Order: sequence, then structure tokens, then C-alpha cells
Amino acid sequence: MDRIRITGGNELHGIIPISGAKNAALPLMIASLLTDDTLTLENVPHLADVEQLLRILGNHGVDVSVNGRRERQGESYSRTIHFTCRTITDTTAPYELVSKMRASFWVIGPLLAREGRARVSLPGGCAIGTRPVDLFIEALTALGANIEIDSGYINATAPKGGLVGARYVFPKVSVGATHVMMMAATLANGQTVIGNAAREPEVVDLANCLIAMGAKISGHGTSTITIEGVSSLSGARHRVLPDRIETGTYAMAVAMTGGDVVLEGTDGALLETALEAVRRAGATITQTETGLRVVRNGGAIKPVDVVTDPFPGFPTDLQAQFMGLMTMSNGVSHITETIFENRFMHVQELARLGAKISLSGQTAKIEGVSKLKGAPVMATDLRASVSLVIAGLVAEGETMVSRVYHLDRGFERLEEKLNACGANVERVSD
Ligand SMILES: CC(=O)N[C@H]1[C@@H](OP(=O)(O)OP(=O)(O)OC[C@H]2O[C@@H](n3ccc(=O)[nH]c3=O)[C@H](O)[C@@H]2O)O[C@H](CO)[C@@H](O)[C@@H]1O
Ligand SMILES: C=C(OP(=O)(O)O)C(=O)O
Repeated sequence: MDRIRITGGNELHGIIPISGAKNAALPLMIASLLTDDTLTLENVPHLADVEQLLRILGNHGVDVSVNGRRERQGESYSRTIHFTCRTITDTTAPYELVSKMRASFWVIGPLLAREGRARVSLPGGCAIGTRPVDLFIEALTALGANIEIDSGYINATAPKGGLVGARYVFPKVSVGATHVMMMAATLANGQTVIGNAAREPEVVDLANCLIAMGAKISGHGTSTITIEGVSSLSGARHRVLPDRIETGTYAMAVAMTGGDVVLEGTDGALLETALEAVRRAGATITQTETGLRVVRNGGAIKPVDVVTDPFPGFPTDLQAQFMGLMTMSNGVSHITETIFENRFMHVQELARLGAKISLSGQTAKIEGVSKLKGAPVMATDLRASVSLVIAGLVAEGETMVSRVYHLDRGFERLEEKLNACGANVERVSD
């Protein structure tokens, strides 16, 4: 199994191209199930989760063709992929495929909307909480679906004549359930109004793509999304938006090591709250014509308190990385996690590097230390693993991160991108 060896101590200087967003690419790919025409997605990142979803979509009958020429966006290798699902060949998403990745469960929306039935295994994904699916069930039930849970599978059937538009207010904001209800409602009869909808940029990206496919959607980006059902959707060409979590991760890495890096092809508007926290920690961040420039020229890292929240709040997917940064602040900071109940698994691993962190319920208290020291650490989930990389970049000596497969789910060519800016990061295959 691969491991990542980081020799700490170098500042970061140069350009890091930001890839297409994993969490936008996945629902966009799933939207290809809604049409018998070709959906072309540009800027699809080359990640383990994307490859896994390609297998899952193939199982449902999606024909995939990847352009031989890799699209060159700066130094990125994100690809253009064509998805064509003439007919849905299988409405079952089996445990073996779905258990590896949370988002694969989302095929339930398009399968139900287009074929009137779906049998989908309960999902897997990062072990950061219990992650139930009750909101999906409620939302699809509101659209008229009949849902039964049997042997770890959800069996869903639409009424004769198809799903029926409805008004439904989510009791809690859910990105995935908003994606699914929006996709399902595009082909339902009549109007659907989603209340307390997720406002994440990835939801907006999916809505824009669905609109390009002929869906009638308004209000995306606000808490109320309205969808007028149509009888069919067509193909479209859509570019996946830049990855705001990758953007924030590298911004935090530069704030940690010091240096001057342009994060190319990204947009600060996608993560204002997180960037504000990095600025308060001591970095200067400016939007340039090509991307975001992040600079920290000496000076201390200052302690900053953050609380995770749905968009436009501080993203839970940047919580671990920000904690990595705070381990070296010159004071005491607090980080409160409000989205997932078990998203602090990086705490004990950061402690191996010398970080001083204590937990009280959903809040971590981080007492900044003046130096970290390299050690063997274990990646526990996707964002937790990259927080260890960030800490390793400044830790004295060698940090060896094991279980790198977590990182490969969400960070395209991490070592190359960091090394191009002066880091010393090496993948070691045993
Ligand atoms: C592939 C992808 O895009 N994953 C992102 C997505 O995950 P995901 O879509 O799974 O996250 P949700 O927004 O659904 O989860 C938010 C909260 O709602 C709860 N919940 C969700 C559904 C449900 O039926 N019942 C329920 O209680 C969850 O357990 C969690 O506590 O949004 C999360 C929150 O921004 C991010 O951390 C993930 O990176
Ligand atoms: C938690 C994440 O992914 P998933 O929802 O697929 O587990 C993530 O992208 O940080």
C-alpha cells in the first residue's frame, strides 16, 4: 500500500493549478443518467472517486468516452468525458460498488425519475459520522415514491405515470439530498419547491448543468429551489467548477509554510468564509487574473476560532486542514464541528507530530506550539489525511503518512503540485 513521505521545512513558492471539483463532478456525472443524449463534462478531475463512479455508471448502462487528449489547464490533467446512457440497463446499484463512496447512492434520484424504480445499496463514504439517509427517503417520498428498506438496500418505486412535483422543506440542510431531489424533480410531473435547500456552489453547478440539459430550475444558490418538471432532458456540454476544498487546502498549506503561491484557475468567491479565516491567521490573499495569490512573508500564525456550517459558512471539508494550520499558531484557538459528529479523527494523528489539542464535545481547543516534529501518522479520512500533509510540510524531519488511498479519493496529483512549489513530498510504494 502506498505511503507519502514528507520532509518538512520548505516554504512554498510558485503556481498550483486547481482541479475541477470532486464534489461537483460526481453529481454532474450522475446527471448523465437523466438523458438518452450525450452529456459532456469538461475539467473532470482524475481521482479515485471519479474512477469508481465511472464503474458504477457503466453498470447502469452509461457509455463513457474519455478524450485521448488530456485538457491542459495550467499543469492540470483534468479531462473531458462524454457520458451517453441510451437506455438504463440495470436499476440496481449493488453494495460492492456503492459501499466505497457516499455519492454513488445519489443515482437513486435519476434512476427513479427516468425508469420509475431503483434498488440502491445503503452508502459508504468517509467515516466521519453516522450519515443516515432519512432526508433522501423523505424527499423522494414527497415526490410520490414508495420506499422500502430491505437487506441493506433501498427499494424505490415511482407511482404509475412517474414522480409528482411537491413542496418539501428539509428539516436540516443536506447537500446530497438536495442534489437528489433536484435531479428527480426535473422529470417529475408539475412543480417542485425545495425549502431549506443546500446553497453550496456544487448544487449551483449541478443546477446550471441541468438547465443546460433543458431542465427548468430557478432559485439555485438560495434556500428555495423551484423546479418545473419537463418530459425529457437533452445532452449538454458543461465545465466542472474549480475545487474550493482543494483551493482552501493549498491556501492553508501556504499560510502554514510561508511563501508566495498562485492558485491557478480558481475563484475566491467559492470560499470567502474560509479565506477570511486564513487571512486572519496572517496570510495575504488576493484575486488575480489567473487565480488566487496567497502570501505569508514571515510573521506569526495567529490563532483564529472557526465553526463549521453549511455554505456560505466555514466548510466542514476544510476543518481538518485549518486545524493543521492552527497547531502552529502563537496562541489558543477553538474549532467547532457542527456538521458531522465524528470528524475529529485527525486530532490524535496531529498529536503524534507534537500538536497540543484537546476535545470537549464538538469543539477542539488547539494550543499552538512553536514546532512540530515528523512522525509516522495514519490517514483516517480524506480531509483528515491532507491535514497531516500540511502539518508534515513544516514538521522537522520526516513525516510518513500511511493509508494514502484516502488522499487519492480527492486530491489530484498532490505530490507533484506541492513539489513544483518547493515541497519535498514523495510517494513510497511498499
Ligand atoms: C460527495 C460530496 O459532495 N460530499 C460532501 C457532502 O456530503 P453529504 O451530501 O453526504 O453531506 P450532507 O450535506 O448530506 O450532510 C450534512 C448533515 O446532514 C446529515 N444527513 C444527511 C442526509 C440525511 O438523509 N440525513 C442526515 O441526517 C448528515 O449526517 C450530516 O450531519 O456535503 C458534506 C457537507 O458539506 C461534505 O462534507 C461532503 O464532502
Ligand atoms: C466527506 C467527503 O466525501 P464523501 O462525502 O464522499 O465521504 C469529502 O469530500 O470531504
